[in-house]
Amino acid sequence: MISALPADLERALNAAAGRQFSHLFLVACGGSLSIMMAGKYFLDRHSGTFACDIYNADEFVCRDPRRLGPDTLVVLCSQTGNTKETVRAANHAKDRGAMTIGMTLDQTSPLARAVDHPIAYQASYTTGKAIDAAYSNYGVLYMLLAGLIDAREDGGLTDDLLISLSHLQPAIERAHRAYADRFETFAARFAPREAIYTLASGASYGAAYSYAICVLMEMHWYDSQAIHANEFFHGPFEVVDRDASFVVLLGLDETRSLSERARDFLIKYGSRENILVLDGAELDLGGMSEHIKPYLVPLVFFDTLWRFAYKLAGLRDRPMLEGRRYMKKLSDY
Ligand SMILES: N[C@@H]1[C@@H](O)[C@H](O)[C@@H](COP(=O)(O)O)O[C@@H]1O
Repeated sequence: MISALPADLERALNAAAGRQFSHLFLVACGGSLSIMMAGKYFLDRHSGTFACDIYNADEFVCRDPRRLGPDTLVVLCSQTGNTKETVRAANHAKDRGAMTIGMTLDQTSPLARAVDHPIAYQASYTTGKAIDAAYSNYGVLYMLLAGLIDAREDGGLTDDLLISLSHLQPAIERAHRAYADRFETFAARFAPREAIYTLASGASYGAAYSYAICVLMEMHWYDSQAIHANEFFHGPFEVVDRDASFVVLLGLDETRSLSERARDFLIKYGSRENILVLDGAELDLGGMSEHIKPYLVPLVFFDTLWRFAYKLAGLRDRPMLEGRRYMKKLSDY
């Protein structure tokens, strides 16, 4: 059972407690940006004393929100700690007098050196090392946000979160087993397709965003997009026909009905065999607190979908991480 926050995170929280910040900015790029979307959902639901915005790192620098200043806190995330836009955003925030916290795997990286308070987390996607998902990017971000909220509102969020995170990794392992046959079947159907869309809402939208742009596009070169479950009805649903392929993430948060409506439309006007539905309600999340479950479901979705991506890769003869043409191959862009 996890009973305490990691020491580096605790130090950052103590430093934040000494600053009466009025606003929080969550800043990153790509997959690291996607976790901020879930973080904002968590904050929107629980924080009554400060609000937050999320920004792509370069947009943050160029837009330069007028509110950014000494009474703001900026949380950045970069897995490698090398993403130049994110490092630039950290420096920009510091120039404006904001307090900065940077989440990264590498505590010697440019991001770790640029921020006031670096915080470590674990990742298996890029390192291949097995981890406890409690200490993944999502897990550590939620710990940080719960700590920030509890420091002002004493909602007991951190205790509930830590108990729930203790049960996350076993829930992920169970989900892998539960989805194995479904993924086998859908991988064979989706592998030859040109386009796959991923649809979600609320706390799960970030997982859909990351899956669409960082996995299906970046690793597989599919035509792909994350579609918000209600925005779906404001344009994208015109692509639906019997051949259209969709991944639908049905979360457990307050926006679930939005995704259910889109799923029902897809099943009615598309073809059920091309709609891969992952439903938080079918997961065994034993041990987790009811009100924390909705925030942890996206981690289960993303972890299991990552395995689905490898199944597709096997059938499509794609090398996943090593198959990029531009990222980490070119530097002059
Ligand atoms: N597809 C990758 C993402 O997976 C990664 O998150 C992002 C930023 O990288 P980093 O997290 O190292 O800053 O770059 C790309 O978008």
